[in-house]
Amino acid sequence: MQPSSIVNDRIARIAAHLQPPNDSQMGDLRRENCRAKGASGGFKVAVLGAAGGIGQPLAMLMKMNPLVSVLHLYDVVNAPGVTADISHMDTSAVVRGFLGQQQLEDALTGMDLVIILASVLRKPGMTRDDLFNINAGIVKTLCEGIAKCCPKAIVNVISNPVNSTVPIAAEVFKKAGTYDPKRLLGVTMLDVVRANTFVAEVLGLDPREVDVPVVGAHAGVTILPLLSQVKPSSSFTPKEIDYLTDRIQNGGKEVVEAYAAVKFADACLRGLRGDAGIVQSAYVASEVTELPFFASKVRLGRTGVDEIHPLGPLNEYERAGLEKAKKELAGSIQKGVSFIRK
Ligand SMILES: NC(=O)c1ccc[n+]([C@@H]2O[C@H](COP(=O)([O-])OP(=O)(O)OC[C@H]3O[C@@H](n4cnc5c(N)ncnc54)[C@H](O)[C@@H]3O)[C@@H](O)[C@H]2O)c1
Ligand SMILES: O=C(O)C[C@H](O)C(=O)O
Repeated sequence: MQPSSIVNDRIARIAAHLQPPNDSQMGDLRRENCRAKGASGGFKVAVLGAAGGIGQPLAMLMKMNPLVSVLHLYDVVNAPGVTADISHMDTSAVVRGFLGQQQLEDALTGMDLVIILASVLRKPGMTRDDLFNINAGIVKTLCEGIAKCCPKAIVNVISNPVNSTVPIAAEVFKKAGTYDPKRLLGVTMLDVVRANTFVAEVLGLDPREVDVPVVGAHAGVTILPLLSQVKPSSSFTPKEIDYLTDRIQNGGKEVVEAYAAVKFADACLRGLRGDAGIVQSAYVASEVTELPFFASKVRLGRTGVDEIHPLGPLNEYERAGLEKAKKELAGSIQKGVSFIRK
């Protein structure tokens, strides 16, 4: 064999290896999935948008999570390569890749937790809302698939603008007759992670010892840190409050990261397992304000959100921030709802 044909042969074999499973292999896959679940008692997780900047590290960290027995990686590009990479990790979760919309239903069937990251990304100078026109349609299509293939799954919505994509998801599920508000969660954990880090810097503490409640939603003024409720109990100068509020609200302009998405997914899985006292912030259908969706601390359980915590006492600065947040958020929610009801 000529060296070039050896190389071509090898490439062909690698390409074949990277091919997503065909229909008969899917039968084997389902049996394999059942064995995997039975063996470890773990959960089946799908990551939609798995080849992106957040998707790849998230996929790697989910593959390392012992609560995950099956990991489905779906994207419209590069899913086979990312899947091959992740699947060589010597941890127990079975990893499968799914490429393009024709494989969406296979990616979703039987999932316990679906993480939606699929998106175009904002460029410098854009707001999260500038992504609406494209991402609204992407999230709609993915949620239609979820309603059909895994209507009982817990859904983590990360694709921006979260303030609108969660109402979009809710409307899609309502239309399909599968809506369960306990199972639909917008991921705002990154705001809490940032708040803990920045407040710890100011206080000179370890961020792991700091708890900053952040309520509202996930964009600009709708991200409302409640510095009066920081634990351990602390006081801040007006200058520190302005600095911290601004930095927490605009952290997404500095860097976008996967850690918070992983931390939140892990909390959802521990809730599904039945662990007690799993409390994290999320943007959910809520009655803590007059708006239909709002982020605050929630207790996670076997069926998703078991309890929504109230906001607690706010000082004057925070009450003013809440009014601003509600005004902007009302418009973002309506925009999402109208996109589906139009
Ligand atoms: N809620 C949060 O805290 C938070 C944090 C980080 C990122 N985000 C958001 O998450 C999203 C993903 O961020 P990223 O940095 O990974 O972006 P990215 O552009 O790097 O990746 C997005 C991925 O989605 C894929 N994609 C596009 N259309 C798709 C479709 N129809 N179906 C499946 N996949 C599709 C792309 O191919 C790409 O691989 C963005 O909307 C970002 O704003 C939110
Ligand atoms: O800000 C972004 O565009 C992504 C994400 O929502 C973030 O907060 O980092």
